[in-house]
Amino acid sequence: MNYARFLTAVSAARKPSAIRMLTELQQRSPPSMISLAGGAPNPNTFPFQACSIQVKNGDTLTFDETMMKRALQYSASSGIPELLTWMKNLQKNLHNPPTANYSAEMGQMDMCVTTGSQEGLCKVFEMLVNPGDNVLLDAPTYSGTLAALQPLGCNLINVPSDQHGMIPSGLKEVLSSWDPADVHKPHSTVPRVLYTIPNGGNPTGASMTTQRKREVYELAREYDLLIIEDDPYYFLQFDKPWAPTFLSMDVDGRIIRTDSFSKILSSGLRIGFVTGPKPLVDRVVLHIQASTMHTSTFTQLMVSQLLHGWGQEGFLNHIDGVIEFYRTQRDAMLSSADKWLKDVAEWHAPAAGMFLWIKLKGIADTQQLIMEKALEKEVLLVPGGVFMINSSDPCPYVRAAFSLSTPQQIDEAFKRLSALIKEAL
Ligand SMILES: Cc1ncc(COP(=O)(O)O)c(CNc2cc3ccccc3n(O)c2=O)c1O
Repeated sequence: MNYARFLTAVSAARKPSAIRMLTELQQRSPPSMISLAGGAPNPNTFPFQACSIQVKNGDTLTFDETMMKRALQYSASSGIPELLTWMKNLQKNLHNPPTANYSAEMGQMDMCVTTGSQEGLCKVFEMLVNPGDNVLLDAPTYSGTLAALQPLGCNLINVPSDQHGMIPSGLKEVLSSWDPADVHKPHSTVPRVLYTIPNGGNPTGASMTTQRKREVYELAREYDLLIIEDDPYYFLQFDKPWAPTFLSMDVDGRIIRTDSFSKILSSGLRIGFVTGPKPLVDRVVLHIQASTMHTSTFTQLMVSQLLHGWGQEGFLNHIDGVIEFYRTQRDAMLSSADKWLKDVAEWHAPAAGMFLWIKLKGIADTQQLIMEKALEKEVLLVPGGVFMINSSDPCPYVRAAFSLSTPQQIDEAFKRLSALIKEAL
């Protein structure tokens, strides 16, 4: 793969920070090294002594004085080694990426820690997307992605999708506007980037079938596209076996995957990961060096201690408990939807994630209904327009999350929504 063709001028211009390189050199050096280099503060001046964190399974995570000093100090921009190593082993175990054994220039699988997958997405978009670029995605899509992409001045092209995700024939139709032979010509307008949420899509709850992924991947090969696989709901797939990921089929090194611990360990700790070809992950790390420097060392160490205590088996056992919680929540929402909404709305049962995408019958656009009438009735949902490429386009959908409310609250909310819709009709 020629990765240079995908980089914006800004990303291509990024150079390693000399000071950050020294910090990382120092951290790899033996204790006999005396460094007068780093402008790091002396941890003996920090007011924090130690801490211990109770884990629900009875374990305790302990930061003694030495560990606390490390936790409160600067660390490597790509992420602390022990967390990165743990995640790389998990990715290899779950996805067996063909790129795991490639050379760096061939696109060897690499990773970095980001402050939530939101930071990863934002930095990946800023690495790849120039003003005027044609970018492919299946709308409706995550509003945070639109917020990161649209200010870049790109042209978002919608690829048709349904409850089973992006439709390959729709992608082929969109791409037929260009000749694959033009892909590598200077000033080519052929899209270079395709973004999708393959499991438990936000807002639609849609999950891509394996066959569709294979067909989309083959089209990406034909037109030399990078695929951004934004997959924070991968671990919230209710049924096994979990769907093979784009990363697992990436023979070319054209997948950039963002993972998140938000839906399974904590959203407030802000831990995400970018997995992709080393030449591209390196660019994201250079951007981290110049922006946040790194994700909180304390947070990374806390999560790393938890994961090393659990091991992959313990981690996946925890995930099984999370899945059962959201399955119960989903089933409660589907039951209440059947009870209150079946005459006035339609929906598909999600196989993953935490969202139900509800089409209100006879209502062209839900914006006003939700933002005014629903608030009066004291029920809050998200009007579908916020997930569309053009948010002013009328949208008859609303997004309902089944993550936080109790089944009883969900039932009452849908009872209120039902009354609201009937009044509006
Ligand atoms: C597809 C997709 N990709 C990336 C992210 C970012 O997750 P991160 O790893 O935590 O950074 C998300 C998070 N989605 C949401 C977040 C959120 C936060 C506060 C309040 C509301 C929120 N609503 O509604 C959301 O959908 C997502 O759905």
